[in-house]
Amino acid sequence: MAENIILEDLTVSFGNGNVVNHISTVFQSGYITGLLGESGSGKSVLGMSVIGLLPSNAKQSGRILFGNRNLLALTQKQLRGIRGKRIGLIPQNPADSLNPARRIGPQMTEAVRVNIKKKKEAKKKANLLLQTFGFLDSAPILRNYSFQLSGGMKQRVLSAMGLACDPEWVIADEPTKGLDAALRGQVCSLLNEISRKKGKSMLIITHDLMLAEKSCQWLMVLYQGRIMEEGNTEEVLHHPLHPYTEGLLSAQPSHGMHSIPYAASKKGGNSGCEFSDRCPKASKICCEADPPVIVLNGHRKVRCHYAAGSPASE
Ligand SMILES: Nc1ncnc2c1ncn2[C@@H]1O[C@H](COP(=O)(O)OP(=O)(O)OP(=O)(O)O)[C@@H](O)[C@H]1O
Ligand code: NI
Repeated sequence: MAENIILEDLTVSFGNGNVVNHISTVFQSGYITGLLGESGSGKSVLGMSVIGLLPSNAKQSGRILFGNRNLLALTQKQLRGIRGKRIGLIPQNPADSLNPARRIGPQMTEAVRVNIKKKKEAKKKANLLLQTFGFLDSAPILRNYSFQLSGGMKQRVLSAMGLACDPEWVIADEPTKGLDAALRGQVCSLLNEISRKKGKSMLIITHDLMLAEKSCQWLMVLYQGRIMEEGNTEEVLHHPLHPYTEGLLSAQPSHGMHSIPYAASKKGGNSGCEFSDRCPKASKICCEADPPVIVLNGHRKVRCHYAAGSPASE
């Protein structure tokens, strides 16, 4: 049975300030969870932390539980037994993730052969995977170098590689970035199909609200390394409860692109809500006290003093 990924007080820093700041949450198996948030909010760092791919200067604390193991306590060797095999990655930069000096074929077969040793079978599997990702005739693709492929093709090749070992979990970092509308639609349907037909659990990191709406069942909204709000996709996108989520949604082209105001100065110290200096609703308490996580209807979580009406102390 697929297992949940549970974050307990996960914190990541590169020296100055936490880019993932004391996050505790659960990524539910069997579902597609979306991570939303502005650029720099910590989405990729969170995803790479789960798959054990942060650079060595990253300081991590807390726990990432997967089954009966804490991924943060594993050795690199133990992590290699999980990465790709149980948790696959569809990386953010297709251009940087393929070796430009090698043809696609051997790179693809290598990814598959981690699990399938026989060369002939591995080739068959590579072909099948590429077909799943829309390459009806995979032979010419396998002979190509990455520079001969368009951005969308590279993204699809990497998506196929991410699934090479049939992992039960897939982390996809901006899988639709840089794609035109038609390809974005295609990637969206593919991810849905993989999750539904193959029963895969996924974490999708994205700015693409169309992808979030069409693919994710659950959404988490990140701001400065904290989860400000989480809930069912429909609830979060159509009835946001955190002022930051409201700002993020109204900044979309379809909503007239009203930008969230930038703070004149960064909030100093550790007290108060991270968003208070940009929040149109902020009052004294927001600048002074860390907001509690308020749970609504038994499942929806919001980190805002005003999530359930007025704060207790007012
Ligand atoms: N290797 C690193 N060394 C130092 N700082 C880093 C490193 N990687 C990320 N950061 C910092 O961590 C913060 C979060 O970065 P992250 O890439 O997770 O953002 P993101 O939400 O994924 O943004 P985007 O939507 O642009 O991909 C940023 O301030 C970034 O500068
Ligand atoms: Ni990112």
